[in-house]
Amino acid sequence: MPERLRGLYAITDTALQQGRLLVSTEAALLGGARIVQYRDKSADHARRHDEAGALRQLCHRHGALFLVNDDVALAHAVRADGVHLGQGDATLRVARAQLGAQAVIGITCHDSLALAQAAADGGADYLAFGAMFASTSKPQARTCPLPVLAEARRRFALPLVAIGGITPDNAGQVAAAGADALAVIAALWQAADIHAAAAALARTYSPAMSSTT
Ligand SMILES: Cc1ncc(COP(=O)(O)OP(=O)(O)O)c(N)n1
Ligand SMILES: Cc1ncsc1CCOP(=O)(O)O
Ligand SMILES: [Mg+2]
Repeated sequence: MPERLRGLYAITDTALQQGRLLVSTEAALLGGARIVQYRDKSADHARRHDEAGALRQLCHRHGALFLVNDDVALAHAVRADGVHLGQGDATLRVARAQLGAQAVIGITCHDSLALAQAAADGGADYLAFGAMFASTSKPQARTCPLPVLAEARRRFALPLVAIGGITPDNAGQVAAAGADALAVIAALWQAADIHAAAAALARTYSPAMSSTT
């Protein structure tokens, strides 16, 4: 399993991180986040381009992977490490053609092993399952039972990312079911101490050394 797709996967939230996108993301990186996804649904292309470019630089300074949600063209424009695509976004084939063989392309599989098989067959670099628990960031998301994640672990050699309602309290059971990475929004950006929250989540994978100061 590639080490670069393991551990805490922080997903940005423009509203929750308002005005502090870089500072709060850096706190998560210092706490141990290894992957960052820029997720911004606005139509402000200039701001999105500037923020994504700045986050790429920040992530690379911290040795973390930088991915863009939804937008293949933006990922290409800012030379992101890759893109995360849902079932309603651009296809894996189109993204691969635009971003190249080295790009990391993750695919949302919800709670479906059939979607996961299709993504694996299509050359996805990781498979994302969730929502594992109720999510305030995406309340309408369908729940993925832990046994589905565990079955995916048995079937697929690809990295598995779990998302949705993940907190330091439930992270252990998600990792035990087979997740290689934990994708988190609210439990990071709503925490009183983002660095501490990131360290607590990252500790799920490396209990001995999860954070730098
Ligand atoms: C790591 C990860 N997993 C799942 C998602 C959800 O993607 P999608 O289904 O396209 O929904 P939106 O995030 O675009 O609302 C994700 N972003 N990241
Ligand atoms: C984008 C997305 N897809 C399924 S749940 C979710 C939101 C995850 O955010 P949180 O960690 O706050 O539940
Ligand atoms: Mg999407």
